[in-house]
Amino acid sequence: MIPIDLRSDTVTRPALAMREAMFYAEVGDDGYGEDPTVNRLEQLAAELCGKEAGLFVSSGTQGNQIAVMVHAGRGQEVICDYQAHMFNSETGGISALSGAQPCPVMAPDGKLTPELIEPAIRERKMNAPQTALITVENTHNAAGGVYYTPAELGAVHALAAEYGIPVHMDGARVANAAVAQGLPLAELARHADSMQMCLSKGLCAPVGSVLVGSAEFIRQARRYRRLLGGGMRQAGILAAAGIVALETMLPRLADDHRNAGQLAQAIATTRLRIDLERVQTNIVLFDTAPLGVSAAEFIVRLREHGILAGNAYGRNKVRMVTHHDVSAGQIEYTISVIQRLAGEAC
Ligand SMILES: Cc1ncc(COP(=O)(O)O)c(CN[C@H](C(=O)O)[C@H](C)O)c1O
Repeated sequence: MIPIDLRSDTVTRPALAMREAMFYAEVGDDGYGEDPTVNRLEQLAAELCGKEAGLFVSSGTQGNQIAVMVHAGRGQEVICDYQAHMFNSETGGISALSGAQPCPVMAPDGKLTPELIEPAIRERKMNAPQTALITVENTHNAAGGVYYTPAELGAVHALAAEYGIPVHMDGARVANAAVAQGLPLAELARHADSMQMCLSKGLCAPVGSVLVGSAEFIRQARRYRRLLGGGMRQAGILAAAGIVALETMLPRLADDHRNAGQLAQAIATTRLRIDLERVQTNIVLFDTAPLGVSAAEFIVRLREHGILAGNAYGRNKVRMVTHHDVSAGQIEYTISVIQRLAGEAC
């Protein structure tokens, strides 16, 4: 039996239309800027996000870390929230690649606000690191997929502008944030100087992200991608799937959000602990402590029933992520299993 894989939306397989587009993709040498499909993807992403230019990158991590390399360097600091993916799950890239240091800020629901950021902005003193970048994560993974509204982003961007500091958005799931709010991508991207957007998560492309920003930012980002060995050749074969993702796969994210909401509502009827207000998109986090079992134990029991879930955020926290390859019927089955396991646990 093929398991119901709720570990992450990174497991999505390319849609048939993507495979067809990949097969017929017109290609060239992207090293010379001559791959027409890569160029079209980068232009499409920039247009959708209301930015001057875009760069096709191999992953969300590569996009985020290239942005840091452009914005920040040695003796400088990158403000992020303490649960940020860029701080916790990118292999120490801020320090390792840019020589900058992260400045993690305690943000209870993962979302930074001007009140939380301003005290972390360094005074310009000879012996102090210089704040070079402020990052926001939208939606926020470890906080359970919560999104920033345009007003919340605008407040952060306005404060950053007062200090002349750029804002980078880790928009791995910005498409989810936009669809959940019924907004165009540009309405969120406008409050960031640079943004990385994953094509390979809920949007189902097999590989990659797009980094968007000013023409000058992307010119520098392209150089750092090459420095990292990220220059590609006939990458139009991969970019073709990204074009299909951007052109066709955003509206259906609402299905994932509906499935996540149904799952969360059902979990709330059990003894498992869940914060329903945080279930705003396709991520469902719940706590197994009330059952007296660890997340790891609960995940083993789920696996015995053909369901895969994730455990990356503490001893008792289970993460489930809905996506294109999990149907409503599979969600109903998952609910029945969770209710049974929660009922059985001592
Ligand atoms: C907010 C955010 N920003 C960046 C990334 C990195 O994207 P990739 O490097 O995996 O393409 C991720 C991936 N997140 C993955 C997941 O959620 O399963 C794993 C944890 O890395 C992310 O959640």
